Amino acid sequence: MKFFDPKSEFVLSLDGFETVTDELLESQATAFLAKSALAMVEKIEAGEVVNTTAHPTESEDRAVDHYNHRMEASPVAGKSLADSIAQWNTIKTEIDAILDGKTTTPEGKRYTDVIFNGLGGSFLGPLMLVISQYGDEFNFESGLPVRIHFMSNTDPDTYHLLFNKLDVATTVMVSMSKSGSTAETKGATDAWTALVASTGLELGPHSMAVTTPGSMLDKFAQEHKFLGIYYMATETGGRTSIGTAIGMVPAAFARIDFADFLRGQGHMDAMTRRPEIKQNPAMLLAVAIHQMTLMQGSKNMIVLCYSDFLKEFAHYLQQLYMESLGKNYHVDGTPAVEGQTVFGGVGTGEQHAFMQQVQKGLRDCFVRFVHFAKRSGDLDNAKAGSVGRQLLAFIKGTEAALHQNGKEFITCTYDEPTPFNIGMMVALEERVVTFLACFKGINAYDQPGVQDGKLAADAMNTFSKDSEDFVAKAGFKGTADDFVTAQGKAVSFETRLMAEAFLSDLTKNPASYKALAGFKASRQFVDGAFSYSVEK
Ligand SMILES: O=P(O)(O)OC[C@H]1O[C@](O)(CO)[C@@H](O)[C@@H]1O
Repeated sequence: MKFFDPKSEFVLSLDGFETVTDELLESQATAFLAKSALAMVEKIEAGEVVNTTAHPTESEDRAVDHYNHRMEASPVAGKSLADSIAQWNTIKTEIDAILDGKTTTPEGKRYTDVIFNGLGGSFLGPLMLVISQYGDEFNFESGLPVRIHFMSNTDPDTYHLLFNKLDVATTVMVSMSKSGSTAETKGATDAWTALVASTGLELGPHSMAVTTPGSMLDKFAQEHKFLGIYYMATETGGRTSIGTAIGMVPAAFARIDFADFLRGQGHMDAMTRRPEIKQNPAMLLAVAIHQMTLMQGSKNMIVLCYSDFLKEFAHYLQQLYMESLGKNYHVDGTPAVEGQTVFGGVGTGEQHAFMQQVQKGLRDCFVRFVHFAKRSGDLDNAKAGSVGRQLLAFIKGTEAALHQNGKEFITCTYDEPTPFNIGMMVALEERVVTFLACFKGINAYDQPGVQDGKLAADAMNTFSKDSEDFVAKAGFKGTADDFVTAQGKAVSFETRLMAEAFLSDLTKNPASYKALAGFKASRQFVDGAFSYSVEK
């Protein structure tokens, strides 16, 4: 079974996926699933409230607008391809002025470096997009006038390394956060703010923001007169925000044709609205995956991209699928245990990492191949005739071996890594996620599980600060449990975990605990447990 799009030369091949039969695709059950999934797309695109679950802790109760941003039609006022292109043109003009040296620092210097600071969808999409056009050596390959850096996570080693290398006087940090309050992103913004202040420069000319109007980041950016403040809508989910200012600002700095990317998304969306199942590539994919998991239980989706330009694509899909489909409630509030594990990377390398197990070991996965039909150049290779032909041999060899080993695979072939085709790739997977969520009866657009970790991290911060004050009074000697009890708290898994972390960290990183300057912390391992001493 194959699907072909003559306009883009995109090919979806399900030949390696034996659960997809004509009988399945023509069955009443599949017709029913497809109809309800397409009805869901209609509701989403009409701006109805679909991010909703009948469980108090799960529901965001909002519309979901990522498809609207690339639609020719405008069923939701102010949200259409034309609106997005208008925003893109504004962003591009302003950032071109930076790249061309027309907008300079207040001291008249040209900007040399930009840091994109964001997390999750505010990081993975931009990174994936930049690499899809230049490879991961983008600062070397692209010939752009400004060097590009990404900061995600909270890693003091990275902050330290990057901040020490850059010339603050010619660098701009773009903080990107829909909520404007994500702790990791805020932490990096705060560190940048302190660094800029330490040089005596103003923060505004060295900062930009992408966020929602009125967020904490927006207020901060307004107050400090950031060089650029660009907005996205509350209705756009983080993991589907690549089509908004979150993708536009990095694309403008990287001189990527973002309008072409949006048009590619829109082109795929048009195909994935088709009611005929065999003419709808996302429906084919979703039905295939759903049917296999129904028959054989859940399976990991391994995404093998045979292009270095797609180095971050599997990572991008990991958030898109796992944050959307990993749920423990159905939309109607009844319990569910759902998810779709995704991992992968660049095919040729992964062949030598995890493919042994995939080919010969546990039968817990199916494989997605993604590659490009056209090469931008080629080199001689004695074994295969050319390097490109060798790559093709690796793809087809792995597919053949999977078939011989009784493993299922699906292959997507895009013509070449143009922004249009990358837009199509992203839009296809977004639609598959919408369809799968609908088949499973879950809400693809909330992420309450991530909130659990965020709240627990806040609890650790409070514990750590209280503990610092406590130790500063008279030091401490004893085990983690003694430490918890000494502070008048009950010993539990969580308090013991936090006490161990605080005390161990204090022994390794005393400089991080300013109120404890002058104290010496040490620990001893006795009978399988640590005992700590913090004294002047
Ligand atoms: O853009 P924000 O609000 O900083 O959120 C970053 C990420 O955090 C999450 O809310 C939870 O991981 C993601 O959905 C999102 O992409």
